[in-house]
Amino acid sequence: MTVVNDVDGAAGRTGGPSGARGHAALPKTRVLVEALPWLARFHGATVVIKYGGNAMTTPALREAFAEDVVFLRLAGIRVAVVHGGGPQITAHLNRLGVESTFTGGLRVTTPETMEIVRMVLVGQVNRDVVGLVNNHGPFAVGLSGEDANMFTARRRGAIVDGEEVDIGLVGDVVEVAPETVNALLDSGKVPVVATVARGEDGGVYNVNADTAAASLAVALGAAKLVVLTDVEGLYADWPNSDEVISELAATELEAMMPSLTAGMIPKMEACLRAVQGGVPQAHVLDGRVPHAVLLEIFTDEGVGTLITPDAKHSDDAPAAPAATVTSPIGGLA
Ligand SMILES: Nc1ncnc2c1ncn2[C@@H]1O[C@H](COP(=O)(O)OP(=O)(O)O)[C@@H](O)[C@H]1O
Ligand SMILES: CC(=O)N[C@@H](CCC(=O)OP(=O)(O)O)C(=O)O
Repeated sequence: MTVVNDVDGAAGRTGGPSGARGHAALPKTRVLVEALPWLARFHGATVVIKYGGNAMTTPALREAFAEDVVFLRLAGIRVAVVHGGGPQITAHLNRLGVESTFTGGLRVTTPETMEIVRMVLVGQVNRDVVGLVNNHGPFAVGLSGEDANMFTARRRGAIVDGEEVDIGLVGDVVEVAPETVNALLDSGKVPVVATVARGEDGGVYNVNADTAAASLAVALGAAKLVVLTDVEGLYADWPNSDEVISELAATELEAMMPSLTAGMIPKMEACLRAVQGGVPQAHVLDGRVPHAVLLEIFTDEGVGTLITPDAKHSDDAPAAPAATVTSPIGGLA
């Protein structure tokens, strides 16, 4: 026999048994009902999540991320994860006494560094993310951009003061073969991708994970690119103010690009590439907030920074929205 807890005690006795028990669960039903339009919108759609190394810091955050991924998958979303691992690579290089620097947000990659990047991203971080997701069932399959030539890279430099500077074995994605990822998605799996790529010249290249995630999102025709990082979103005047830009269109972002620094350069380049390549939304979220992905996809909360393509200037399309700035607590400034 199953006994239902009489959570409302006396209220239940005085007000009748059914009414009091139902009230206790009401807030939960509101959350579920709020998710309904979002479930309808994204069911069957492809979402690419970029999981940044800075968003993997605590076990609780990693566990919440895995729960979000599995929730999306079970809600009928085709979800592919592209992970970073910058801090993990740096920690390993430090342990080995190998110095490492960043130029324009990209790691200067010598052949020795490249070996360690490949080892950490493919052999360590990729395995960790796959394991986290698979605590919930046989969903995740780990891949590197080298597998079945998923990503083909071309050596690229970094732009410093308008000049291109050589940074070694760093690649930009020039071609994506999405068939393997698509086959996994078709069979209900969650592809988890490390961003090492084969070069056009047959070499091995270090590809920034934001760049790779955007290229994959375009090739898959994704409905959304979600980028998890270690800040609330794109700050309007970083590091002087903590005002987050809640939404901006591609051309507005293009105009901001020369003023960006550090890891935001490849991240915003990637968001731009995604929306200009046909992905309707690229969303930068705070990966330090547990369940940031669920919050963004299934609730009406506007969090982080949303990048959208420029609106078409026709009679039936609205004009491109002006950049909107929110205060850290989310109210419109
Ligand atoms: N305008 C800006 N808004 C937010 N963060 C910025 C901005 N400009 C530079 N940054 C820096 O970019 C960092 C995010 O990039 P990165 O460290 O590469 O993250 P991830 O590991 O998630 O890819 C932030 O922690 C911040 O230090
Ligand atoms: C060229 C380049 O910078 N590659 C990155 C690849 C990992 C990455 O992008 O990790 P996050 O997303 O955690 O920053 C690196 O070597 O750190």
